[in-house]
Amino acid sequence: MGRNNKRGGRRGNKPRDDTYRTDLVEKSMMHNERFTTYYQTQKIVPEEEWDVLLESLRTPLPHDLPRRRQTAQSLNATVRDTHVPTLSNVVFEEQPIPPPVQIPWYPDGLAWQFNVPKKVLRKSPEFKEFHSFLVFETEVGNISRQEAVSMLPPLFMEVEPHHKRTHLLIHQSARLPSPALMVTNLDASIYPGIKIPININKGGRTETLLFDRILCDVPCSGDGTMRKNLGIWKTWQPNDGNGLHGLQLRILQRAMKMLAPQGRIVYSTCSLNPVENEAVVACALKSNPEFHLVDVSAKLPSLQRRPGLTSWRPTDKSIATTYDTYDTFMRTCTEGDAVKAKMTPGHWPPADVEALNLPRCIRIYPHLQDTGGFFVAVLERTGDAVEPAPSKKPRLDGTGMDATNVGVKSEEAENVEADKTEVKANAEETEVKVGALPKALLPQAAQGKKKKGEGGGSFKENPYTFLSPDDPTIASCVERLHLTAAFPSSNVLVRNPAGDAARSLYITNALVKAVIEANDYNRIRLTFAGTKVFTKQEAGRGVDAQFRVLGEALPLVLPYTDPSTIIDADVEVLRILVAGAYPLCNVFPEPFCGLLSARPTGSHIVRFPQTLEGAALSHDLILPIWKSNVSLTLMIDKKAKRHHVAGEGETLGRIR
Ligand SMILES: C[S@@+](CC[C@H](N)C(=O)[O-])C[C@H]1O[C@@H](n2cnc3c(N)ncnc32)[C@H](O)[C@@H]1O
Repeated sequence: MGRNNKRGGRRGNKPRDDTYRTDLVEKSMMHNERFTTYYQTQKIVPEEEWDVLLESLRTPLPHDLPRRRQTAQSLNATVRDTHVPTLSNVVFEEQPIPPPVQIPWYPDGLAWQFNVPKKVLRKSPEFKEFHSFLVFETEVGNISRQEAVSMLPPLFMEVEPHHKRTHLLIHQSARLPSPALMVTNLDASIYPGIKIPININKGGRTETLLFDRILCDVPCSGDGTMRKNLGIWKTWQPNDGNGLHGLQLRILQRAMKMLAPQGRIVYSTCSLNPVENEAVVACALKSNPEFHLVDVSAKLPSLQRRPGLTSWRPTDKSIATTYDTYDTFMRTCTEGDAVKAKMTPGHWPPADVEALNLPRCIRIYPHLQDTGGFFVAVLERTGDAVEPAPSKKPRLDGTGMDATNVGVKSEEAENVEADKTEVKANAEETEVKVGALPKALLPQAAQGKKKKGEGGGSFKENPYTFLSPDDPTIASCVERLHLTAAFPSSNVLVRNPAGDAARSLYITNALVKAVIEANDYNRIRLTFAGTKVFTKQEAGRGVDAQFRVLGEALPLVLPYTDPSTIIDADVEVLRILVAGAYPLCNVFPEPFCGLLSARPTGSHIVRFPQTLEGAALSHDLILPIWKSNVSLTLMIDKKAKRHHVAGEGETLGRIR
């Protein structure tokens, strides 16, 4: 939208359609005197750069697409070799439209950016096709649309294969299934100690779970997102950030307490305000002197950045004056006003600010690489860095099913600490604006009720019940799906009040199982754990209801599947399967038809080799099927089937 529109606007042309007109109206509203005065005073950029920064903030943000998973390379090749050439010479309403470009600092060139008006996406045939490709690949989980700078925090986490993958949220877990996933819904500033048996395979005495990596992507005023959140232009005022400083600090301090030795914290905001950024980091470092800021200047060398600030001057709502110290501020107002303004000494740079290495923080400004504004700080414990990881680290076998040990801390010490933090935080919380935090997440003091040691509130989730490994339902899944003896049957759980294997079976790794068994799931507000692998298929007449493996869980189940039980098929079989909902068993060509008739009714797995003639497959295609008495069904969702037929999907390949 931005560049084309800007060009049109400069030439004084009458806007051609509503899209353009809306942009122009919005631009005239992108002004806030308080914002300008405040940030010019903070000197976040040299004076001569200010106008460029401001102009960039007024320009709509490009679309950004990070890619993921194993298909990333082949998808990337498709964008680079097919779509970019097609989109390279597009002219729409006499204006050249630039093709997508790779984000220079994103590893392996796996993230792309493009900047076109919605109207072009809808009406230009070339972009329309590209758009449809993006929509489909997003739906099936191969790409995500995200603001470029929001991709930064995970890149600075340096997550290793043995770390827990807790950054995934529930809705993404369906797209990226992981048995190592746990989602808790808690106030991060008072995150409770999570108990973990010292020997997770045996149970017994517990200690407190410590985390290898913690991302504190904290609630913030969000003024770095003004390019897309236009409402902030109207409402911005310095107390937005002032009021969040306390909560941000408590979240970071709690993370410091929960970090394992050799661990790493990434603190990030999408705010430009030093009160929410450097001031929070400075306070946290001062209260936890065993931590330091990590120099990450060599990481992502193509990312243009500016160092963290070492001086800033907070102000209150009045904006007219900024104050060089807390004491100066206090002299100008009554104590009541100061409390109302939510100012503390920690809002100002500490006297020994130079000792904290704040320039190691990263400031991202919109005009540097056409992104949103962002802030990142990487923190570790001093002395941790060179220590090799203890041999206790969990072993992973590629499926994420096995995690044998984790960092721990004396249970008693940690619980006392967590309790203290909780009481203190609850006392303060009533004075703190908690941004977008849902009410159910508010500390209970703020909700007007306090039930110590329990999740309480509106938390209503079904329990997590692990089935006995010799449960008849699991035994039947193992038998019917031809799973090997190595399948971790003892890690299978169900989610219903009776604890019955009624509908869906989930699987976790050993660590997640140990956590669930050692903690009250209500207290830790456990919202989701593991990943769904099997679901009950109500079969037709004469066939017993049985469990089938879910398509998205196949990568987890395949390592435990007897390879000789996977049925090989050809392109004609694929064509029939995607064309009809319930093709009859006898319409399939040989040898598939014969192989199929030798199989019992129920869940099976079929493989279309990458070398399949008549299809463009980027890898072997392995899919779940369901055989009933008379017909066969491909167990993938309708959209995937439709795109497969239309030849738009990259994931499944295309039938020529
Ligand atoms: C910057 S966003 C994080 C976005 C997230 N990284 C993602 O990719 O979806 C901050 C989030 O913190 C949540 N939040 C606000 N107060 C919180 C608190 N006290 N504890 C935990 N989360 C909180 C907000 O609801 C918001 O979703």
